[in-house]
Amino acid sequence: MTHPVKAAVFGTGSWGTAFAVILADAGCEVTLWGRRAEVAEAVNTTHTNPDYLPGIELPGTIRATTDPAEALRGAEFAFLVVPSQTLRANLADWAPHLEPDTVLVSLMKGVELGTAELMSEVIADVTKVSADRIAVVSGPNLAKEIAERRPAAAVVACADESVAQRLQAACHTPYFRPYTNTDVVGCELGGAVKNVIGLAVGIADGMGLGDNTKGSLITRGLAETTRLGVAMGADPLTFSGLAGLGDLVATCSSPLSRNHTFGTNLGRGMTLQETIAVTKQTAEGVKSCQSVLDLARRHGVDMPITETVVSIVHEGKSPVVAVKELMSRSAKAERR
Ligand SMILES: NC(=O)c1ccc[n+]([C@@H]2O[C@H](COP(=O)([O-])OP(=O)(O)OC[C@H]3O[C@@H](n4cnc5c(N)ncnc54)[C@H](O)[C@@H]3O)[C@@H](O)[C@H]2O)c1
Ligand SMILES: O=P(O)(O)OC[C@H](O)CO
Repeated sequence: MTHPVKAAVFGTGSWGTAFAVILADAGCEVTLWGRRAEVAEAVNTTHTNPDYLPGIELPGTIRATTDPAEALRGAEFAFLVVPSQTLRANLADWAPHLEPDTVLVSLMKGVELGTAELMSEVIADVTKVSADRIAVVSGPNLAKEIAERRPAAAVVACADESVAQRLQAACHTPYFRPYTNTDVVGCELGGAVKNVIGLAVGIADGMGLGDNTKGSLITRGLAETTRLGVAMGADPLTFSGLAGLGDLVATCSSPLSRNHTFGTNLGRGMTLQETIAVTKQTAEGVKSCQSVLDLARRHGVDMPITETVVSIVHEGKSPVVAVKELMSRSAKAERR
C-alpha cells in the first residue's frame, strides 16, 4: 500500500485554506500552518475558517498548527501562501525545519519590493535549495470558487518536469485540473502582472468606461506582460495559457478579485487611503505594480499600463488625467 503524500500549507488566508481543501480532496495528508492560534483552533475543531472562507466546511482530515516544525515534518511538498512582501521574513523562520527533499511550492502572485525578485527567486535566496525543488502553481483560481469545488484549471510549473508531474498528481481532483509546465518565470510573471492589469481594469470599470476599454486593457496588458516575460527568458506561449490569459480574464471579470475591486474603488473616486481601509485581504498588485515597473526598466521594456497604474496608485495622479495620457501616446504597430 502506498502512503498518502504529506503536504504542508503555510498560510491560513483564503488561498492557503482553499488549496488545503484541494490537497485533502486529492488524498494528501495536509497540515496547515497559521500565525494565529484561534484560526488553527477553528480549523481543528469546527472545520471552518470564518475570517477567510466563511460558510465553507473544510475536510475534517485537515490539521492546523502554529508550529512550523510540526507542519514540515515528513512533508513532500510545502506550499507557501502568505503575502509576497512577507515571504522572505517568514521563510527565514521556517527554513531550519525543512526536510532535505521537501519541494517548495509558491502559490503567491507578487514581486518583492526593492529587490524586484520573483517568489521563486526569494525562495532560492533564503533556502539555497536547487531549482528542481522550487515550483509554482498559478492560473484562474479565485479561492472562494475553488473552495466551493467549482471546476477550474491551473498550471503547476517546475524546471524539473518529473517534479511538476508529482505535484500535478498531488493536487488533481475532479474539480481542479492542473497542467504541467517547465516555464517557472513565465507562470510567475503571468500571475503577478495580471494583478496590475486587474487594477487597471478595475479603475476603468469604476470610471464607467465600458467593455471596449476592458477588452483593450486585457489585450494590451497581456502584450506588455509577454514583452517583459520574453526579456526575462520566459516562453511567450505561457502567456496565452492559464497562467497568462486565463488568469487575466478571471481577475478582470470577477467581483471576487481583490485587485479588480481595489481598482474599482479608486476609479469610483475613493482615495488610496480610503481604498486601503476597506480592503481586508491581500491585493498584491498594489505593491507589486512598483516592482513590476522596476523589472520593466531593468530589462528596457515599455509597460505603459503598468506605468499608468503606478502613477494612479502611488503618485496620486487622477485616473481621468492618466487615461488621457495613456491614450495620447504616439501611434505604433500592434506587434511592437
Ligand atoms: N485568494 C485568491 O483567490 C488567490 C488565488 C491565487 C493566488 N493567490 C495569492 O495567494 C497569496 C496569498 O493570498 P490570500 O488570498 O491567501 O491572502 P489573504 O489576505 O486571504 O490571506 C493572507 C494570509 O497571510 C497571513 N499573513 C499576513 N501577514 C503575514 C505575515 N507577516 N506573516 C505570515 N503570515 C501573514 C494572514 O494572516 C492570512 O492568513 C497572494 O500572493 C495572492 O496573490 C490568492
Ligand atoms: O483576488 P485577486 O485579485 O488576488 O485574484 C485572485 C486570483 O489570483 C485569481 O486567479
